[in-house]
Amino acid sequence: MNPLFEAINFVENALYEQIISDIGNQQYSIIDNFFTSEEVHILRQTLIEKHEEDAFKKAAIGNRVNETIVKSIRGDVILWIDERNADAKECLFFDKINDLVAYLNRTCFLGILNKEFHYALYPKGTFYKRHIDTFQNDDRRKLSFVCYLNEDGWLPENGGELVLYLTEKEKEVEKTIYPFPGRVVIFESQIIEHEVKPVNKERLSITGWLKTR
Ligand SMILES: O=C(O)CCC(=O)C(=O)O
Ligand SMILES: [Fe+2]
Repeated sequence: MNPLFEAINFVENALYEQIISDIGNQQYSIIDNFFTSEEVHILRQTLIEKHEEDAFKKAAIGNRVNETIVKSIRGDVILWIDERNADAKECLFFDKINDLVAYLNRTCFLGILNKEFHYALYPKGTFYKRHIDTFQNDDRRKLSFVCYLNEDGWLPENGGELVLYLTEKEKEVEKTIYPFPGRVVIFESQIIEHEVKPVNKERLSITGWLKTR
């Protein structure tokens, strides 16, 4: 172990170190099995229950000050999660997120002081066109975080790939990521354009942002 880490009684976490080095090198990180299949199951059930309660509303483009619904751009329905009122199942989610955030703040000086998360459900036939996750009037989002809650055995032909548009040697390259259950994708909100390809089967996730304020 690095002697400096030892001196401040710090336990290095190999997974988090991988995430940090991925983001440093390529501006994104893909983590399979960040959530176990049991955790995915619990969170998926919670999402489905809330959806059935009709708590979701049509996802809006823009932030809460400036909301408009444009189905030609995105077709998912979302429900914001209030951490202060999180139930036991949602705490399972936030415990993992908060552990990661504490590590990032301790090791990377990212200054993540705030976060926001929502459930998202993409009905069959919907998509989210190419976009960037920061608003014109708000640049507090630093890292975007998506966690997929689909059922085991999700197939590539179900569609709904997340495509990141990256720049390599001054050329644009596409990185296609399948929304496999338990998989988490983290990327730089202010840099990486991305889109969700049309889904052929209902697609479930939690999406969020780690923010500076
Ligand atoms: O679900 C995904 O893979 C990405 C969603 C997204 O880009 C967003 O909600 O801003
Ligand atoms: Fe996005």
